[in-house]
Amino acid sequence: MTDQPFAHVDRTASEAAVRALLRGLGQNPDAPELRDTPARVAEFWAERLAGYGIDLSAELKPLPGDLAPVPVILERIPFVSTCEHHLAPFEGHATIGYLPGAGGTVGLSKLVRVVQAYAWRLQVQERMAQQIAEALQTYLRPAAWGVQLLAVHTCMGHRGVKTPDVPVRTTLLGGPWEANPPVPFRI
Ligand SMILES: Nc1nc2c(ncn2[C@@H]2O[C@H](COP(=O)(O)OP(=O)(O)OP(=O)(O)O)[C@@H](O)[C@H]2O)c(=O)[nH]1
Ligand SMILES: [Zn+2]
Repeated sequence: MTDQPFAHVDRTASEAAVRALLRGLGQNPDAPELRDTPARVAEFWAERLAGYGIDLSAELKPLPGDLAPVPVILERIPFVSTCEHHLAPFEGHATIGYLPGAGGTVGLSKLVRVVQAYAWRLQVQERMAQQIAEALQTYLRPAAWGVQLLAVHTCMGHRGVKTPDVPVRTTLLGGPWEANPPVPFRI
């Protein structure tokens, strides 16, 4: 991660906006129980959008040594993200993997960081999957790759159609895995 993952965030402006929102909702932001809320909410959003500050080029360096090009698949990495339409959470699991190619093999934790770099932004599920797939292709230059997100969107459960717990699956595959996906990517 970069030293300053929240460098893009203006805390003062965020806190002022939360105060204004509370007022707009008929609340008194100066009431004792709400006095610290704008700062807490600003902190929450800075964490929630920390992905904009993650530099994947620094993370996705190949491991040294002579590793055989064995397929690597991480199954069901938990993630939380934020729907850009309603600022509502969507959360679920990402299964991502690759068959090492020109970019070699990276550490397992780096694949989790790829998921976090795009989950911790304002998103739609399809774009998040696409961005993870592009990062795998750019940095790993793999012989084959796969990304599958399975998530539940609170903007569908808590408002609007009020239909909770609908899993949404997004699958992107490349190289020989497109025609013949490994088991974790099969529906
Ligand atoms: N494809 C896609 N749609 C999403 C995602 N997250 C939220 N949406 C949808 O984006 C749409 C936004 O639709 P709008 O009509 O602009 O907003 P809305 O009036 O609040 O829509 P309703 O949710 O139907 O009340 C909704 O249908 C959401 O369910 C996502 O990750 N991918
Ligand atoms: Zn939404």
